[in-house]
Amino acid sequence: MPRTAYLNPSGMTTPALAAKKTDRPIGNSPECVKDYIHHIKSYMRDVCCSMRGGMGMESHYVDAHLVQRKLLIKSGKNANKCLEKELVVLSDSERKKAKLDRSQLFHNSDSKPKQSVALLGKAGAGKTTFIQRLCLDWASGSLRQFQFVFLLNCKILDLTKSTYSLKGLLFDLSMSPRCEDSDSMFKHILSCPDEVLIIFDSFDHIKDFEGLLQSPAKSHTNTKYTIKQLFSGLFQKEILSGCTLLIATRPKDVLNQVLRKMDSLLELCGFSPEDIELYTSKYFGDASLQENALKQIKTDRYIFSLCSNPLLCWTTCFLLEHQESCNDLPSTLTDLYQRATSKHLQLASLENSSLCKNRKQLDIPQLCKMAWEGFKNHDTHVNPGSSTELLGCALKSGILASYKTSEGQENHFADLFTQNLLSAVHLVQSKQVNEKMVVANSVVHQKKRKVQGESQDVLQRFVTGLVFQKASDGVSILDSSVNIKAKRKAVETHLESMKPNDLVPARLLELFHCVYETSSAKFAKLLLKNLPDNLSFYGTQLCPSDVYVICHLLRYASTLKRTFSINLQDACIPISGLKELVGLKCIKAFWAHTADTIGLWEDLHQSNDELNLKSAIEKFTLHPFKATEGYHIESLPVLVQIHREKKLPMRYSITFVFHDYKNKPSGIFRDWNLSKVPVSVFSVSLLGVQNGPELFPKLVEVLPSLQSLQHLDLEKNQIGDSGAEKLAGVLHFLECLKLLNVAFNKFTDLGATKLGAALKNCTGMKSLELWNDCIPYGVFEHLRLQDPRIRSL
Ligand SMILES: Nc1ncnc2c1ncn2[C@@H]1O[C@H](COP(=O)(O)OP(=O)(O)OP(=O)(O)O)[C@@H](O)[C@H]1O
Repeated sequence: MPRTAYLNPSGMTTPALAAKKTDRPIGNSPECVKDYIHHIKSYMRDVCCSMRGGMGMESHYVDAHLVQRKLLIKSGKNANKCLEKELVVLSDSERKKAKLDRSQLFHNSDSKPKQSVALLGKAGAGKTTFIQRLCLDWASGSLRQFQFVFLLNCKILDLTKSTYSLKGLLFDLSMSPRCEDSDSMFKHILSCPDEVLIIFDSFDHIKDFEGLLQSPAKSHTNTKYTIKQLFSGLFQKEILSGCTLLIATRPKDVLNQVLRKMDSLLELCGFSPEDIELYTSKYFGDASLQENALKQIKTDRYIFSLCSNPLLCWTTCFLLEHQESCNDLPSTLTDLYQRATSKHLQLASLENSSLCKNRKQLDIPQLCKMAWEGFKNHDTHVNPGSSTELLGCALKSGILASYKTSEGQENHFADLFTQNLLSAVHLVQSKQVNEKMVVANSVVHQKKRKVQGESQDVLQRFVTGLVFQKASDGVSILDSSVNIKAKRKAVETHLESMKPNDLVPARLLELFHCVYETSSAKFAKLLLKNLPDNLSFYGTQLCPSDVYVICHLLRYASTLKRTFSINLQDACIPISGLKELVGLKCIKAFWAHTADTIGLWEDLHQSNDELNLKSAIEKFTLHPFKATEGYHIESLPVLVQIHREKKLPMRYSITFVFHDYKNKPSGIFRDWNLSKVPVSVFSVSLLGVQNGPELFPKLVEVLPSLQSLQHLDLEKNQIGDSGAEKLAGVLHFLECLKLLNVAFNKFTDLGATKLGAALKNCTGMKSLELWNDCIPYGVFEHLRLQDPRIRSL
């Protein structure tokens, strides 16, 4: 495989391509327009035809899938906080159904036009590659709805200056070849805005998002604006109204105000297990190498889980290609990246000894310092004043990538993982960095604000991994002559003082990762000792390597004789991951998306895994059942149906562990094959000032099947008269209902009277709390006199 240091997505250049960016005469005739389009296309075909490492797009690209995501409409003080929490949670099967491929990117499945599309994905998920592929599609004749495609790389845009016009943005800052008669071409573009696609790649590099949508550019003449104003003008249709915008970005909370207004949110899924195999076989052309590599990757479950991230898959293949075949695969992320980075540097120095002296003589600490300076400023850019020799070697190795900008050449760290590894090396071995600083950037911090999100998580893992690395661990990127004992001790003390009990789910996950990176049984046991009995990963999207790491560490539970319950609600966990976690002996109860739970049972049933099926049924719990989203309610009848029809699992009746109202455990059904036991939901709370109106009708439909329901809490759900009437119509089904609390809703005396009347048929009911401001006091008193079970509060 050819190793090419110069990469070319979104403006990365090879010298040959830079030379091609020539002036061409152009007039305003259709012929000239055609000519220019032809020119852009041929340029794009050249620029976008290869991926990092010199691999051909046509030959090595794996068709990555997208998942269409939707937002819950929320308002209120938390509305801006976290996009992940605002996205409608999809079960594994829903994710499969919501899959789209590239050709459907701008497809309108509903009537809403998709004029603004966001492509979301973590670092290395393949956003830039996907966009390159898209541009190649366009250049090769697809995406015919667009006459023009302009690709902008936010990494290299100068966001501080306010000297740009729309024309300048499209013709000078995008990666399109220069157009000599850009005035005429721009005029043409203004006449057909709906045939223009503008792509902003690496959108998260626009660091300062404050007021992004304020003061949009309003004129497409030569008025000068900042890039942010131009984006805002395009987005808010003040300029070039009708054009289509595509932004590719890592999810970032600060971006939510923009993302929330996009017509379409698409998530790049990364590699499926089949994609990993396909990619590996494409990477290793030779059949025997292919077979060997695949075998190694597939048998190492940690590495296989990492490979669901395309960048990490590429890194793994690169390492396998170059390391001695007898060597084991790396066992941590730190190990993977230090081996890969060392190898890149070593190969570059071998390839070009005049440019790069041998690795030992290269000023690696300087490179690490540059990485750290960049990290601190949320920047991938490398200081142009650095030594040419060092830059040359780092470029040659692929650690840095070169981009052509309007003002010359710029060098950037090629990816987040490499930059963060080098930053971590700087922190760990530089004498200028004290222990406090290392601790601040290692292991999770209880309260500290996470400014850099994903990037900070990766840095923490690397710092922790490097600090605890044993000298005998094989390849080390650290300089063995530097004594890091004091730093290690400081991180150790911090790790020992951690209180996992107090951590929110996302931070708990990070702690698991940091402990994993230490490769130390001592820290693993310490973590397990201090974990709360009820683990919650609620609302944290768990990728395959997250699941692997959690499972790996939970295995230490048996030596400590600990058991846990685990909340996997809204964790978007694939069935395979659910199976692994639920299968652990130390997990005694779990709560996950009901559709996925049923998917898991089906999977176990189909593979005749009766033992695990039995235990997966026993472990399933609804604890306590608080419905905040539609699917919480929608899933209930399915469970009821399974229970009634004994469809799945065939021989067992479902046994749920429910907890009663106000979280007090109300006993566990352990009665197998008791077909007469009704599905035992004891308590339902519909929590939702926002979602109540949407969820309530769904709940009313389900209620008749919840015959064991004892408490129903529908306070503050904006239930009006028609809602109260519907509820009154189903109350007689709920023979066990003791307490209905419908206070603070919106029904008037009409609804209250209907509910009061329905109470006559509910002999088991002890209390109906129905007071609200819309019921005249006289009517309320009258109802209360008629039936003393009616109470104000
Ligand atoms: N669909 C794919 N097929 C083959 N290889 C891929 C694919 N997607 C990504 N890769 C590999 O993964 C590497 C990283 O992908 P890419 O740079 O596109 O990620 P990204 O999401 O843009 O990351 P970042 O957020 O850090 O910019 C690519 O250089 C390529 O080697």
